[in-house]
Amino acid sequence: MAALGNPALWGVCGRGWSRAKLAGRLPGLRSSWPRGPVGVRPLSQEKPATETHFGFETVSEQEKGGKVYQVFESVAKKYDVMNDMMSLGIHRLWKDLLLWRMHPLPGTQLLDVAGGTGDIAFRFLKYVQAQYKGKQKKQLRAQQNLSWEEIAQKYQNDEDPLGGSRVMVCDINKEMLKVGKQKAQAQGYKTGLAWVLGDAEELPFDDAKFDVYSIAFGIRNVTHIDRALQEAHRVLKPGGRFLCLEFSQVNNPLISRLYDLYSFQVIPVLGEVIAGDWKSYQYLVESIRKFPPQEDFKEMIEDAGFQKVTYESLTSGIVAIHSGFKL
Ligand SMILES: COc1cc(O)cc(C/C=C(\C)CC/C=C(\C)CC/C=C(\C)CC/C=C(\C)CC/C=C(\C)CC/C=C(\C)CC/C=C(\C)CC/C=C(\C)CC/C=C(\C)CCC=C(C)C)c1O
Ligand SMILES: C[S@@+](CC[C@H](N)C(=O)[O-])C[C@H]1O[C@@H](n2cnc3c(N)ncnc32)[C@H](O)[C@@H]1O
Repeated sequence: MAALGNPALWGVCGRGWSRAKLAGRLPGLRSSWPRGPVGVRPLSQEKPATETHFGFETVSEQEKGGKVYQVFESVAKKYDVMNDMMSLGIHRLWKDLLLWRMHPLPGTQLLDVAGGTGDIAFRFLKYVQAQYKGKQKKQLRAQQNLSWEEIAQKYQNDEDPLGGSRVMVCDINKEMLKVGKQKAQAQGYKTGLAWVLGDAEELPFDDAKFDVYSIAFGIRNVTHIDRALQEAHRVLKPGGRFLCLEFSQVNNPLISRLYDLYSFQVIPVLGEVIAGDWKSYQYLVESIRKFPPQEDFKEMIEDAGFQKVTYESLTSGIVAIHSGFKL
């Protein structure tokens, strides 16, 4: 895909994406972006603000994006360490499992939305590289009578160890992307990876561009989940797959009690002690309770046009992986 292959196009790009659109979603830009007279509505005709939730708080839809932005701007630097501490590393297993379910083959073009600090993207690159190496080894083993020079040459000629696979990380938050890019550099991920600032509700990509769309712990934060799902459907190629890892509904009453206790009594305290940020971690646990349970979310995915929608509950339903296809 041209946009993925050409680093010059790896900025904010694509379909109708503009600073003006971003301005509506990012708090800093919203107030400063000038509006022409055409957009001005007389006070008496002000459209009533539609309400939504930000955790357990009721806010207007216009406010929510800015509040979510502030949460991730505030936690970005401590985000990774917080996740390991809060989950005792379990989030890594959930993310690994997402990759096993995705099972990307060499050549896969992945869009990881709300990709934050790159956890899914890095796993994807590791996975496709391992797949490609495995395939190459198999081929070499099948060619019994190659000399060692021929074998060495085959390894050296290997221009693209990803076999053409690419991942595009898209996130609305500059600070999260900044941490992700620093991690990529520190961990030596150079090729096959691009970072784009963009909104899940209005993706800056043309139609039918990607083989797989993933979103991990992201969709819960989006103001209009239905719009994000429609966008996922739009940017996938026919035959493409949607995969979502998200907190869900615990299905065991005893675990549910313990889980609530841990969530409300421990998580915000950890947030305060480690990240100096109680409120963001209170938002995390509250937003989990506001997210639809497995079956309801499955229906929402179907409503967006996906087919063969299934889900798998993990760790007693603390999280679930939903999958659907654009057919
Ligand atoms: C601002 O927004 C965000 C910020 C972020 O940093 C991250 C996210 C998005 C989230 C991720 C990327 C995933 C990683 C983050 C988490 C998993 C944190 C969220 C955690 C919960 C909602 C609670 C559930 C956590 C887990 C199941 C992970 C494992 C944790 C434990 C087993 C807890 C063990 C802890 C202790 C023993 C310490 C002592 C605790 C106490 C004294 C309090 C009482 C403890 C209990 C009653 C035991 C806790 C029991 C459970 C949690 C249920 C266990 C369930 C099973 C074993 C099946 C983001 O949006
Ligand atoms: C909990 S983090 C998940 C990061 C990463 N996917 C992971 O699993 O570690 C949620 C991410 O969603 C992003 N986000 C929130 N609303 C968004 C939106 N409307 N469009 C794109 N990204 C969004 C946040 O900026 C944040 O980076």
